[in-house]
Amino acid sequence: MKTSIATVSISGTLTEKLRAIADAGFDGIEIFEADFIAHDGAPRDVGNMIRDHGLDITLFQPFRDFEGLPAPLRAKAFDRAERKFDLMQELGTDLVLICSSCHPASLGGIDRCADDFAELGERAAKRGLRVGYEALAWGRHINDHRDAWEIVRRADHPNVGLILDSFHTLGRKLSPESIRAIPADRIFFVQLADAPQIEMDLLYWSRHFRNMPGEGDLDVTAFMRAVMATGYAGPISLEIFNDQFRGGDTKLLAGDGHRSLLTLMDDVRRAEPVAVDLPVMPARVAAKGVSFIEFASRGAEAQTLSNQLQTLGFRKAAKHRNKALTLFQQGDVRIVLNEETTGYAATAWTARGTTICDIGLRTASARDAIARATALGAQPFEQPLGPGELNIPAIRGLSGSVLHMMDDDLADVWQVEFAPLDAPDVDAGLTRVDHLAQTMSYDDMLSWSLFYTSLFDLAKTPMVDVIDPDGLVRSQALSTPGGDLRITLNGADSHRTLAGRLLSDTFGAPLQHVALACDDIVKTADKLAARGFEALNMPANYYDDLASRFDLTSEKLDALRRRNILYDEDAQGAFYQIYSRDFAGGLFFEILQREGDYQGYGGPNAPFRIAAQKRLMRAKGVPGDAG
Ligand SMILES: O=C(O)c1ccc(O)c(O)c1
Ligand SMILES: [Mg+2]
Repeated sequence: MKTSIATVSISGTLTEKLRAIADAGFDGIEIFEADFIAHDGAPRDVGNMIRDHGLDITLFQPFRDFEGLPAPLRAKAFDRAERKFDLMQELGTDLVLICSSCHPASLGGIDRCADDFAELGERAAKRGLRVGYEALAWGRHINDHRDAWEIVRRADHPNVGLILDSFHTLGRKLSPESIRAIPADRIFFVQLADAPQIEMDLLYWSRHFRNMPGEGDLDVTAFMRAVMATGYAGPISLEIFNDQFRGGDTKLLAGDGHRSLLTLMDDVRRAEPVAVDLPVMPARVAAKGVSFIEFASRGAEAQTLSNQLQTLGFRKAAKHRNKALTLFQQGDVRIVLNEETTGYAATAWTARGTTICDIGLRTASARDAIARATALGAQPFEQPLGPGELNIPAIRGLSGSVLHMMDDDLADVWQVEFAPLDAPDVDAGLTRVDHLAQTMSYDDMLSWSLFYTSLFDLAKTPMVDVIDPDGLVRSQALSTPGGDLRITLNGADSHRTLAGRLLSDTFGAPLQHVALACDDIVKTADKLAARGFEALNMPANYYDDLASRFDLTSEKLDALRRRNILYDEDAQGAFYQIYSRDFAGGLFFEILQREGDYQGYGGPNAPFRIAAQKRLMRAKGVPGDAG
C-alpha cells in the first residue's frame, strides 16, 4: 500500500513539511502548486529534494478550468496545460490532477468535455504523462464522480483517468457504491478526507473544515471499501484543507495523517473481502475500564493528596515492595501515589508538580492493545524493572504521558508487587471510575480523539460548547458501547479558562479531573461530609433554576441543595454530581451517580460548576484570578 499526502494538508515551509511527512512514514506527496511557487528553488531541485527525503511525487495539482471552454479560451487552456507539463517533467512526476471547471465561460456537455480530454491525453502521452480528472463538488457543470467517470470513459484514452476524492462524493451525500463498477485501471488516484457534519456551503466546508479520515463524520470507510472493491492498487492520499492544521504542529499532524490512513485501511480489509498490502495488526481491543490512576507527587503535596484521598473514602491498601508507591483503593478504583525520586513519575513531577502521570486501562488483551498501538505509530514506553516486578506493557500518549495496558493475566500485579497494609476500611460507596477528563489545547482535540478511537472501539458524542466565565471550552466524550471506558476531551482556546489555566501551568494534555461513580449519592455525600470532605459550593440560584426546569419534589431539591449535589436528567434517566474543591493547581474529583440509562456528563451544569470553581479560586487569592 502506497501512502501519500498533499502538501497543503499540514503547516510549515515545504522543507519542514517534507521532513515531517517522511518521518511519519508516508511514501509520497501530492505537490500543491502553491507550495512549489512559494518555495525558492528550481523545479528540478525541488524534485530532487523531495526524492532525497525518500518520497515520490505522486501527483501535481491542481490544474483548474480546463474543460468545456469555447474558442479562443480553449486554445489558451491547452497552452497553459503544456506549460504545466513542462514543470511536471522538471519536477519528476507523471500525473496531474485536473479538477472540474468552475469557469463562467465553461460550456459543459459530456461529449465536449470528453473530446477535450481525449486531445489532452494525446498531448500528455507524447511526453509520457497522464492526466486525472476530479469532479469538484461545486464544479460548474461536473460535480458528481459519476459524470467525471462518464467523461473519462468517453475520452477513451489510456493516459486519461479518473481521480476520486472522498470529500466531493460524501460531502454531496452521493452514494459511493457506484464506484464499485469502475474498472480499477481507469482510476488513476484516490484522495481521502473526512469532515465534521456541518450544514454550510460546500466550497467553504471543503476549504476550511476537512480533517483526517476518522476525525469527522463522513463514512470514509464505505467510500474506501467501494474503491478497493474495484481492485484499485494505486496511492492512497490524504488531501486535507483545514484552518487549524495550517497553523498546527507539523510533526503531530503528519503522524495523525499516517495513523488515520493505516486505521482506515485496516478497517477496510476487515469489512471488505479485498487484499490490502499492510502489515497485520490486531483489531481494536475491547477496553473494559480504568484499572488504576497514578499520581506523581512529593513531600507536603503528597501528604495533602493522601489526606484528601482518605477523606474521599479511600483506604491506604498497600505499599510497593521496592518503590515509594502507595496504593489507595475503594471499590474497583485504584489510585497509586508515586513519590519516587527517579524514573518517569519523578520527571513528570519535576515538570508539572503533582500530576496524574500514568493511567492503567483494563483491556481484553494488553499485548494486542500494545501491538495495535505501535503498528499505528504510538511510541512504546519502558522503564527498568525492579526485582520481582511484572512487565506491564505501556505506550506514550501524544504529549509524552504514559498509558499502561492491563488485562486479566496482569491483574495479580497488586498482590505480586505490593504488600498489604492494615488500614481501617473507610469506604464511602465509590465503586468505579466513571470517566477521565483530559484537558488540552483546542487544536489538539482531533489528534487525541483519533489516537483513542484508532486504538479502541469508542463512539464520539457531538462536540459541545461549555461556557467558562473567561472563554469557551469545547468538550467531546468518547465512550465504549457499554460505557465501560469513558474519556472526555476538553479543548481550551484561551489560557484564562479553568481548563486553559491548567495548560499554561503544565504542558501537554493533562488529566484535569477524575469522575468516580457511586450507587447512592446522598448516602455517599453524607459519608464524605462525616470524613471532612468539602464539596464545591453551588449557589442558591442554581437550585432555584433546577426547581423550574425539572419536576423535583421539594424534599428532593432540598436534599440536593444541602449537599451541593448538581442534577441533570434526560429522556433516558437522571444524573447527580458532586465536585471536590481543586487541589495541586487545578485538579479535582467529581463524584457522580447515573440513574436509568443516562449516558451524558451533566453538560448543562458545567458552566455553573466552572463559575463556582473560579469563585473559590478568587476567594483563595489564586494569582491571576483578580477578575
Ligand atoms: O478546493 C479546491 O479547489 C480543490 C482543489 C483540488 C482538489 O483536489 C480538491 O479536492 C479541491
Ligand atoms: Mg481533491
